[in-house]
Amino acid sequence: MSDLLHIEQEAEKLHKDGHFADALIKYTELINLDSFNSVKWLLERAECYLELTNWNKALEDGKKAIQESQTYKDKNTSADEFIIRASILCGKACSKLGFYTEALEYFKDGLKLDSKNAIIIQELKLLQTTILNEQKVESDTQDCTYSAVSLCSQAIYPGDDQLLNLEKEILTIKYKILDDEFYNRASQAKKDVQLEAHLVQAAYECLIAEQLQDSLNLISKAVSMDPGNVFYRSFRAQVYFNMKQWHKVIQDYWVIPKPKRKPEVWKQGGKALLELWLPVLAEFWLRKATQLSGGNDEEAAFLFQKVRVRRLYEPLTEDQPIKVDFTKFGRAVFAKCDIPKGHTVMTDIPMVMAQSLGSRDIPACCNCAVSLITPKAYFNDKLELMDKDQLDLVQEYWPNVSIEECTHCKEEIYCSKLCRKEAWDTYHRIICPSLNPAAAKIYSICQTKGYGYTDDGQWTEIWGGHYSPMILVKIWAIIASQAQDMMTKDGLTEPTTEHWAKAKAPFRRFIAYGTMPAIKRMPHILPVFQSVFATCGGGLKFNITEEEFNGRYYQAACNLQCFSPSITPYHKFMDNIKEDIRAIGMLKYLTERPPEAQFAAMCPLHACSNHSCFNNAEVCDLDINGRPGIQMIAKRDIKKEEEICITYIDTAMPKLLRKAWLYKSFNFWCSCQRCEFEGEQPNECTNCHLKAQDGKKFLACGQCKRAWYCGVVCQKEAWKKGHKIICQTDHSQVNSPEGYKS
Ligand SMILES: C[S@@+](CC[C@H](N)C(=O)[O-])C[C@H]1O[C@@H](n2cnc3c(N)ncnc32)[C@H](O)[C@@H]1O
Repeated sequence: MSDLLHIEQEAEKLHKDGHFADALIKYTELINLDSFNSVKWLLERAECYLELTNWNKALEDGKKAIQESQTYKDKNTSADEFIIRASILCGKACSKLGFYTEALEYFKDGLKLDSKNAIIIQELKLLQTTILNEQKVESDTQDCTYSAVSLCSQAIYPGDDQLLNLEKEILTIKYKILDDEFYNRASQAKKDVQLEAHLVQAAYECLIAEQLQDSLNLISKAVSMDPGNVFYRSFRAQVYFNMKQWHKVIQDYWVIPKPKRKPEVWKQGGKALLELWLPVLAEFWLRKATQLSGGNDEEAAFLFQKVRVRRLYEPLTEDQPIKVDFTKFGRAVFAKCDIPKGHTVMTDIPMVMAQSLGSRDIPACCNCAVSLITPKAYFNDKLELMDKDQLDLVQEYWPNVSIEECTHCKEEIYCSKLCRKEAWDTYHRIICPSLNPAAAKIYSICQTKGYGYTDDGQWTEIWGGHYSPMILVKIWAIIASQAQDMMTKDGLTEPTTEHWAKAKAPFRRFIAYGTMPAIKRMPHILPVFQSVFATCGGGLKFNITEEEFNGRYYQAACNLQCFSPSITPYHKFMDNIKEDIRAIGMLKYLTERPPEAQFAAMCPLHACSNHSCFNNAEVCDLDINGRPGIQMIAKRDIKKEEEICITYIDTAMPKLLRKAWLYKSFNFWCSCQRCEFEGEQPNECTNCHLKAQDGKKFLACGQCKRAWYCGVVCQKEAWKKGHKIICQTDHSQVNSPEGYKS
């Protein structure tokens, strides 16, 4: 008997007898000795790891088995079978690790190859039950009311001190508001306490009766008799406020010395400054109101965020039919005018993007995502089969694809010299391995789809995120290069705290939420990031702390959107040849669309769009002036002032699962119209919540089968109240590459 056969029999026996630890040693021997069957042994070893509750190792083996099966798919007739088995193993391991989204994706991958696989269907049910149970415990214990305000910072934006002075100048020059009037006038005035009391009383009565001008005249008399009286000033400011004379409001508040200004004064002043659109001053006053109220004045805190959001997003939405506003769910997008179905709601340009690890072999510009598919890459061996006419067509009509490599490191390719320069200026000079040798490791980890050697020489999965680690590296490189530019401009050798703050500021736009610190999921990646930024281009140091890593990881996870270049050289070729008669002979070579390069991007406007399971807009790829980007299209007619929502999940799922996924991945309970008018279980009336007796089920809505009613009365009532609107089947499915869900 050969050695191999002997080990195989031993392994199988140990496995069968439940000696998993010993069996896995034998399987490891087989993996090393029998490379021809390595996938099979990897799968067996993964089974043992699962039995030993070593979920991470099981996942690692399962992933390797998938990778190897895919690589040799053409040569191996059992490849699909192996992939299905590996998907089940990975799904189970992820589920145990609490990575539910990933588990779902593995099971879905398995179902793509065998849609009736009983084990997968069983596992999916189990997964569903786990999530729902967990969610139930959490919904019982967790307060689901979401306070967007408490999540948002009131930190001063870098550079605001200068803007504040500018706005103060506007107050002085344009509105003639002066600081010193209070004391000067206070000292000169004559007092008559009785008359003043009478005036104030009369002014108050007029104010109540909404006789504002009379109220103003009376209180102004009191002010002239005692200009230093804080109460009179505040009273008159209120009258001006009701008269919408905003700068006069500020004039009266302005002369009250700061220590005497009550929280209410700061808040009303903030509102008036908001009306005058002096946003930095408005923020300053509203921040004071919030602070002095000990954080209890929710209105002031809310208004603060409204000002901030408006000042940050107005410049981005000037030419678009949308605006960004602050709501109880944080920033949200609203229609500025009616937007008909099918029309563009917004276009958005990525602030940072990176190609997905899975599509890394498909050539695309690292800077702008333009597809760089050449005839050779698309037609491959078929080029040799073509006759002269066909080759001429390719020569004539396939757009010229010029691929520019980084001249130093060859790790990045670009569509033009311009992109190469832009990439160099904005991020690549910080991470080009020619200047920063440590960065070579990041490129190599991307090349090997997240795998690499740990410091103690183990080949393992270093990066386990859904998106490319290059997203984080690019964010840090963009920040570092900005800080470096500012430092150089100021003639310094190190960036100041202010430089760093300014460089980080644009990324403050993105919310970050995560349940488990990223470092726990992938402990080996942080040292790699740290070494890349310990001495980046030009000797700059950027300390990537654990906190910085965890925060940025979820910032990307919560905000990324997948996209692909919508117009590729292939599309242009197809368009170019359509009027050439010779194209008919070409058709047999044009049977497949080229594989698409997939990118994930953080886009500032898209990141403000909230979720709804009854979304009125959908995200699509778009070419913006020759550069790939994204757009949102109205899914139905949208009315002026209506909130524009996209979907973060596959809304074809039933309500309970949608709820669970949204809670798990984004930390909110969805309360959209669809969730309100769809039921959860057949044993509960969706309208009146009556429970069916003795395990019976109520009748489902005949059309959507997603609501159950105890009788016709409830059905009719629910239909009228809102079920009618959401009773449809074309709900959005988010198809994301590599299991990534935005
Ligand atoms: C990409 S952000 C969307 C914009 C977000 N409101 C903000 O201020 O940044 C995603 C986050 O918005 C919040 N969110 C989105 N849709 C929501 C909804 N329907 N209900 C409650 N919160 C929602 C959740 O906190 C989620 O993690």
